[in-house]
Amino acid sequence: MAKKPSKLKDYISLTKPGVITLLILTTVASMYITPAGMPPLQLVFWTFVGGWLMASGAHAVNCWADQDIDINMGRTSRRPIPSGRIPAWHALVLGIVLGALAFAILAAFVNLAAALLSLAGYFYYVLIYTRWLKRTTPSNIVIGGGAGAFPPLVGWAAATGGLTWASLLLFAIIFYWTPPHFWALALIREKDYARASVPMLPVVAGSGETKRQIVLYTVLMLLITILPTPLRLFGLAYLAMALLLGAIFLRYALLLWRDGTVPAAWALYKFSLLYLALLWVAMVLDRVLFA
Ligand code: HEM
Ligand SMILES: CC(C)=CCC/C(C)=C/CC/C(C)=C/COP(=O)(O)OP(=O)(O)O
Repeated sequence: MAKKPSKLKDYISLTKPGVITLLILTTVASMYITPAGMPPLQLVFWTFVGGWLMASGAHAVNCWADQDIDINMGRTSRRPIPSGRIPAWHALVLGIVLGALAFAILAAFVNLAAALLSLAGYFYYVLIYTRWLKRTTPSNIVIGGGAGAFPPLVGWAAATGGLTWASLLLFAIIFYWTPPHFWALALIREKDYARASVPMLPVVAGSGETKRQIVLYTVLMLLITILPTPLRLFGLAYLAMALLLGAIFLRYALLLWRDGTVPAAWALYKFSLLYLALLWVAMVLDRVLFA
């Protein structure tokens, strides 16, 4: 029999720390590529803490709001709430407290713009994606994916006090990245979503259409990742990395479209995570080494 996780581990798992690691990487890395130059370490520290807590709070509320869905899916049924180890209202209270604490930290030690943008990401995820779109439309991921695109805006605003067209380009990259990232996993977990009556694209439109749309969004994402260089945000080193990473991403998407196997979907899902991390690393390297 599997060992029961400790209470602390259970509470931490409500906040989905794996996902937050990548959200925070895009937040902090975005602080290093603004016209303001190198951010002070103290500012990076507080943005990291505030951003981490805000995303933790959002995920905890998501675990409370999705308890009826999570209990019906194999992937999520062993989480602390569906398995009865933590009362659902604990997740709600934890999520609200963490969100409020994060807002206070960002407003006090970073700036109001970063605090408000982070709070907007929290509400976008909790209300627009989780409570509304996830349960009602197969476009849930496309529109709801906007939530996950807020972290670079938070980082940019933390470093500069506001937003520019360049920060919106960073938003757009994650916006177009999200559908291939998630639909690869949704293809593998299609039966789970059907059982829980969640209208994910593979359930509603079938796997063929989902694979076609994965390729479409991958191409759009690749095109958008090229734009920063002609728009003089980054140089040729970034462009070379963006093209290389984008070509690998597209190859995985095309292989999935052609073969349609579960291993092909896993490969795309896993590479999507590495891709986003490396793309933001490429942005920072381009700025720091080649500016
Ligand atoms: C609405 C948009 C998104 C949806 C619906 C989504 C959905 C998912 C799902 C269902 C998983 C599997 C989690 C699990 O097995 O417990 C996952 C994993 C992951 N996602 Fe996303 N995702 C989205 C956006 C993002 C964004 C914007 C990021 C980061 C920038 C991200 C980073 C990750 C990471 C790092 C994992 C692996 C987590 C782990 O293995 O611990 N996701 N995503
Ligand atoms: C600035 C800021 C705080 C932004 C918030 C961004 C945020 C929390 C994005 C999370 C995206 C995500 C992992 C969605 C999965 O939800 P799901 O309910 O489909 O996944 P599940 O089935 O694994 O629960």
